Amino acid sequence: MAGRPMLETVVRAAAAVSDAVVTVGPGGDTCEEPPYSGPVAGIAAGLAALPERVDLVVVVACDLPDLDDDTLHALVAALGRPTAESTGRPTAESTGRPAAALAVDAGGRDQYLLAVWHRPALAARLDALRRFGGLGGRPVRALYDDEVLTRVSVGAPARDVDTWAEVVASGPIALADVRAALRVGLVPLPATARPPLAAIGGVLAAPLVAADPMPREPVSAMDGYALAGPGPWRLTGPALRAGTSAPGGLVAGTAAPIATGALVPVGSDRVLRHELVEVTRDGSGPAVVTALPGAAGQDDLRPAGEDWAAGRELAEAGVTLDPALSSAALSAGLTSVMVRGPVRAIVVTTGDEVLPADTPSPLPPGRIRDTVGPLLGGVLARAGFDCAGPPGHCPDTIDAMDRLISGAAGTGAGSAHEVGPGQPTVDVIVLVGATGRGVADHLRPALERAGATIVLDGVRVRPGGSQIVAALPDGRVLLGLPGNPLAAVSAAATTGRAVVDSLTGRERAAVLARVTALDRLSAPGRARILPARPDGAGGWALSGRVRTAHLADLAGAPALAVVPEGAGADDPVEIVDWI
Ligand SMILES: Nc1nc2c(c(=O)[nH]1)N[C@H]1C(S)=C(S)[C@@H](COP(=O)(O)OP(=O)(O)OC[C@H]3O[C@@H](n4cnc5c(N)ncnc54)[C@H](O)[C@@H]3O)O[C@H]1N2
Ligand code: MOO
Repeated sequence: MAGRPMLETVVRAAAAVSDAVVTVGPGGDTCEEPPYSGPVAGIAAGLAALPERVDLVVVVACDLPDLDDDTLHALVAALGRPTAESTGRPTAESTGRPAAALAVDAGGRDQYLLAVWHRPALAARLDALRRFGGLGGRPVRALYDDEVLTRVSVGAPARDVDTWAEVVASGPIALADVRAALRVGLVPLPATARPPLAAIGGVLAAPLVAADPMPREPVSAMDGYALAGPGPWRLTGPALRAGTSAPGGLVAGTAAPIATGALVPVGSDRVLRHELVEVTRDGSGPAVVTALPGAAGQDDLRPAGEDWAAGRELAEAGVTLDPALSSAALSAGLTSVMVRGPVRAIVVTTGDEVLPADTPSPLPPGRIRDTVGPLLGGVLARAGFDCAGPPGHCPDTIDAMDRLISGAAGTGAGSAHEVGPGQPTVDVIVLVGATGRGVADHLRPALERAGATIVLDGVRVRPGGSQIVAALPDGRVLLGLPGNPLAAVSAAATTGRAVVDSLTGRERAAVLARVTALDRLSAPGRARILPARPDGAGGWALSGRVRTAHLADLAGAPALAVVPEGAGADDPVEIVDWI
């Protein structure tokens, strides 16, 4: 959340009130014993890991996306105040001094995993629980029963989220969380075995392992002479050509002309290109091949397996099968590879005002040409999609949207600028527009009627904030791009890539760059996507002001820069090619 993992938010807030912060759990600074044995065991492990000098212990869950320093300061301050505010039930052991300050959320509920404890009280409480039933599997509430507490209403910062569905339903998510939301909400495409050339654009579902060594047999790397034993060599025939099998053997002291790619004959232990030898003919005797001085240490024989042995892993799962890797798979003797994808997509525009791009002037009042649909195929291809056909169009009617979402309208499109029936099925429908909540926006209700699962509904980014991703009941995915052309391109290039990654398991390294004075371009509370142009000095120049209703501000900018929300001057930005 807020552009960073929730744990980071919580750790930042904790670090603002103490220099001793311990994260607990598998992968944390310490871990409950045994792992996953519950929050009370986790708190005990965290307490044991804290330095002795610590006398106030902040207990905080990792799933509080809105937690801030002020909330923790308020809890600490409340614990230091006299007992007048204490609302817990005094017990025989208690002296009336509160053991802990406990946060109360906006709904008036105790938030047991947001509290500040006096260390001795917490240690004593854990000891008591340890003696009576143990810590494992205990509800965290057990810590607080019978303690004198100071309750502090902290409101929104106590909100916790347990599932991505809760995160998504609670409002626009941070751009940095889009990948996680998609990973959780989208089911990867099935892996299929395909011939290497037909699989280009797919993502390896299993490592690519060579069936054959490269080269498969010893061959010549150059046009020249196959040689046997030490020279000079008596020239014998016939010439060895590529593509012929089982050449006869060469005996020591002889040479045979050989072409690039031809099998090296048995008995030959070296090949020299013709530039490195001299061929002399002495009267009527056989020609003699002599190595020139430059041939010392040279050998143009490619032994079998010189480049790789059979069984060598040429690429890991998650790598995109690009044309080069497809070719390498063929070199390695593979007749099929296991891939997910390519992810087939179709673009469908919406909006009754939108006419085909080639509509002649004059346009009727209020109508505009489609200035983005026909371009999105290229943007989506850059993002990793295989885009089928020209864009279709879905009229602004409830019925048309229902038919599109249910699959009744097909998902392909013809030049008629309408989604036609009987079109090939696709994996993803990329819809342009209708993501808002206006009078003509029928997408959300249609998704609801169809029983689609909303995977992402709004992202804290500008442009493109209203984007939607939904998993349709028939297995297709809907990627809803905001209608403003620049917003549509931005979301297609960024979220589009993330959709391909989630559906295919694609692993990609982000291209990161540093940009001068980034803090002047960043905004609090939401990420920005800005046109980026090469600055001629190896860096990128970003345009800070963009209008979203057209693509004019993107002209000459081959990339988009993703500026994280509240980015500092030196934070890296991700550079995404959009074209
Ligand atoms: N009350 C609010 N209204 C709007 C908000 C908001 O936050 N609150 N956000 C605005 C932004 S930003 C965008 S982006 C849009 C997203 O809404 P939709 O996805 O429903 O987009 P539409 O309303 O369908 O279209 C928006 C705009 O883009 C033009 N458009 C649509 N398709 C095309 C196309 N293929 N070629 C050219 N232009 C297109 C359309 O005519 C509209 O002018 O919502 C805002 N409203
Ligand atoms: O999605 Mo709109 O900007 O963000 O034009």
